[in-house]
Amino acid sequence: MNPNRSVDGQPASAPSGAARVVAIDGPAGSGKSTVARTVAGRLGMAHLDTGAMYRGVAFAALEAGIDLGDGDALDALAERVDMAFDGSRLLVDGADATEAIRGQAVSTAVSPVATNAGVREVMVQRQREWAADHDGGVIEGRDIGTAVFPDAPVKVFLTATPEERARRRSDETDDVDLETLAAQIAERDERDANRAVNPMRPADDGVVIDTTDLNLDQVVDAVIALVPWVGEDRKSRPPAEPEPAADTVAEGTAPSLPRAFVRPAQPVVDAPALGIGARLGYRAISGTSRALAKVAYRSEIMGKERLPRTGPYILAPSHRSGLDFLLAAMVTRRRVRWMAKESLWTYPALGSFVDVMGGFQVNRGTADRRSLRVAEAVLADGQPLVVFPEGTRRNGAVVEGLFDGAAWLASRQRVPLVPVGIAGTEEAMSTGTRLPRPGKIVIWIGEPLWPDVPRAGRVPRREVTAFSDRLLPELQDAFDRANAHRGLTTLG
Ligand SMILES: Nc1ncnc2c1ncn2[C@@H]1O[C@H](COP(=O)(O)OP(=O)(O)O)[C@@H](O)[C@H]1O
Ligand SMILES: Nc1ccn([C@@H]2O[C@H](COP(=O)(O)OP(=O)(O)O)[C@@H](O)[C@H]2O)c(=O)n1
Repeated sequence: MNPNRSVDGQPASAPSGAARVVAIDGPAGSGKSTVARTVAGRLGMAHLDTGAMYRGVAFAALEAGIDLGDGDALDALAERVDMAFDGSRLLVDGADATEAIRGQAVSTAVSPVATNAGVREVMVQRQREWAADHDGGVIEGRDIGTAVFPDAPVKVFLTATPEERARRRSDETDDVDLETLAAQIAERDERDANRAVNPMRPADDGVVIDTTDLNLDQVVDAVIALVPWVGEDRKSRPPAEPEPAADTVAEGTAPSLPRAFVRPAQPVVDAPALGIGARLGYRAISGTSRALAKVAYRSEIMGKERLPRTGPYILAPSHRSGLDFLLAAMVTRRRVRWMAKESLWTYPALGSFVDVMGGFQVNRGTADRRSLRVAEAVLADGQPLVVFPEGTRRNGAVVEGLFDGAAWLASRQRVPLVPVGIAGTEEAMSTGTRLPRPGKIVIWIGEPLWPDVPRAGRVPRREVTAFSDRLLPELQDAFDRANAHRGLTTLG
């Protein structure tokens, strides 16, 4: 359903329509309009493109020959201009501006117009009034979840790489070449993200969806899975378009593929930076250790196909030896990061090595709060992370007494835990041994386990414990299989 009402009007009072707002923000070309339109259609809700409103003001300013640097003139224009949506067409002071607002002139003028505080104030008022009139709606823009409707129950921030966004835009037009489009988009992103009033950023309690490698249906399904009243709505009013498959709408259950691309936007500290040594040396060292492990330990890695190909995840290996760090890193060619105890840095050479391998410091024993925040940042940044759930090196064939750190991190960041059994390292180099002995090493990668938590919001403590309980038998299984395979191949 599309709005067919004027967005002009008297200053709005409290944003009473917020109860049913689906806020979709993000940079140009991330898919906001296409996704918002489709979600609105599927949910039988109204859709508001607030970018079109700012474009409408820019259009009116160009028509009136207003100097874009004249803030007072723009404020006054925003107050008096009449904008109305007629289906998908935008009327500005009665004239059809639908095509013109997508043209080059308006695209260049819109962001200086939108940085103007007075213009924004008027637009925000009209957007709130529109939502009150429509009992909510799917509203897209740059500041909907952060400034216009900070209480919206659904806040999504769509992203995609700048290259992909420019490519999408260039597929839509023959008038401008890819480089020019990429430069224009980069300039708009920069201005939108850095302006003083309501800059573009994900809401702290929202969800970020990276649409780079997703198709429209996957993004739409991921958004609809976040809408709390979907079940209710489907009982009471039929959707405007054919019913989506049942698994795409149940709350908290999402189709498996998009999960890797959806992450909570809760604030985390910056991911620990990688030093120059790590950036240059990691490949060389991991390549060498891979080759050495093959020759000296006839190492075998089983189940690589089960590893997620993209996105963040936690490798949760068994831990029987100091060699396990290197071996865990070998399961993927992607750079992994890992939590390393502080004491490793007391030996400068070892400390440098750990740096190069992507290690970052944590306090010994159960991971402390700050370390967990840093680890969260690594995952939020999309990097795979190694966390040994047994906490410290253990002996023997039994996996027991898991710490909750790995499950907590996976639940908070909504990423999978991958159980990894590493067999043979205790024999090769157990605690107290200085030099490794040759032998056979087998690494078994188990099925990734997803946390059973809602897509956004708090993670109940009991869910974390339950997740650790779920990991334990799977890690034991991976370790058993690795040990069994090692036994078989050693005998054979
Ligand atoms: N995964 C996707 N999600 C949404 N749109 C996509 C996706 N992949 C490609 N597109 C295309 O990208 C283009 C730009 O999307 P649009 O909705 O205009 O973005 P925005 O409103 O964020 O600028 C559209 O042509 C759309 O069909
Ligand atoms: N809520 C909003 C929506 C758009 N805008 C501005 O309006 C411009 C046009 O928005 P849009 O969504 O139509 O255009 P694209 O940049 O996605 O092509 C953006 O570049 C922003 O500068 C804004 O500041 N706040």
